[in-house]
Amino acid sequence: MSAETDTAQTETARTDTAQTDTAQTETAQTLDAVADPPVDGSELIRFDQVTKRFGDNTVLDRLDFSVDSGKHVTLIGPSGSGKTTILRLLMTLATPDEGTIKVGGAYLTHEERGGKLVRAGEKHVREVRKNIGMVFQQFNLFPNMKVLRNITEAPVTVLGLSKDEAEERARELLELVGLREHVDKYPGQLSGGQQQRVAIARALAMRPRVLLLDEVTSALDPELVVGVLDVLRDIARSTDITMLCVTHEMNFARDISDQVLMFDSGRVIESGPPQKIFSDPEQERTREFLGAVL
Ligand SMILES: Nc1ncnc2c1ncn2[C@@H]1O[C@H](COP(=O)(O)OP(=O)(O)OP(=O)(O)O)[C@@H](O)[C@H]1O
Repeated sequence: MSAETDTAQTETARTDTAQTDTAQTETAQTLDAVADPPVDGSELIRFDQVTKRFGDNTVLDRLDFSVDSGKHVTLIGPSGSGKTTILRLLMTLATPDEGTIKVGGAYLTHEERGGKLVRAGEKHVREVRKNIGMVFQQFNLFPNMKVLRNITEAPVTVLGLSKDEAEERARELLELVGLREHVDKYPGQLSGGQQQRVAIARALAMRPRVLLLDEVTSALDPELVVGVLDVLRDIARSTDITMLCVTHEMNFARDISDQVLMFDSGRVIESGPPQKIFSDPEQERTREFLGAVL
């Protein structure tokens, strides 16, 4: 666990990633400029018979699910049902005990060598993971770096962008998240909501094909939640980026999701469009869960 936690912190700091009501068209343009265009409708993420255990706790149990390119998918389910674990597996902050995960058609956990599927090496993992950005509950910004550098660091060191290119992209993204005037501040000089918007910009600066959002407003004071959710709503509405989202904000989930997956006991027990899941779920377990949170 500690190894995973350590990796998590380093990776979080390195790879985190996307805004306010500055014009929507600007959002679309900026993201067109920073994200690879998705191949419409193609499968971007696939979990195939994925099992994850922590000791004798089987958190994910032969889990199958997929997410198509450009879709916004929200994971819901009781506490401990494995939602965050799924995002952590995608970030390779944890590895599955069994099963395979594919991103953009390439195995994340494995690679093919000599016609055989073997555990992926670090270089392969790094390449596949470039497709993925994640925003965490705790913003995980580098406290000793100014906002601009927080955003440019990974594009320069991981993607090999020049400092000028990275800064141009960072400024566009800061405009997108409504923080242009805070470029020279340190994270500690910003509110939690502003820090989280920097973290969103930082994730997008890596041009991910998929943005993972893990309860990104849970650590915020209530009055700061709206600004962050508005930024994300705008990104969801006006761009083609794929989103996989864990949230307790059910109205937000209803607004942005194409599909909602309900988890229980390590499996998807029900899935469908938000209108169906939130108003007329088929499973008793889903009804109970929604009854408690809505
Ligand atoms: N590194 C770890 N070591 C041991 N157990 C872990 C670890 N990470 C997660 N777990 C356990 O795995 C289970 C699933 O955790 P996870 O955080 O994925 O659930 P969740 O559905 O996201 O819950 P919540 O809604 O409360 O955030 C929990 O029982 C948790 O205690």
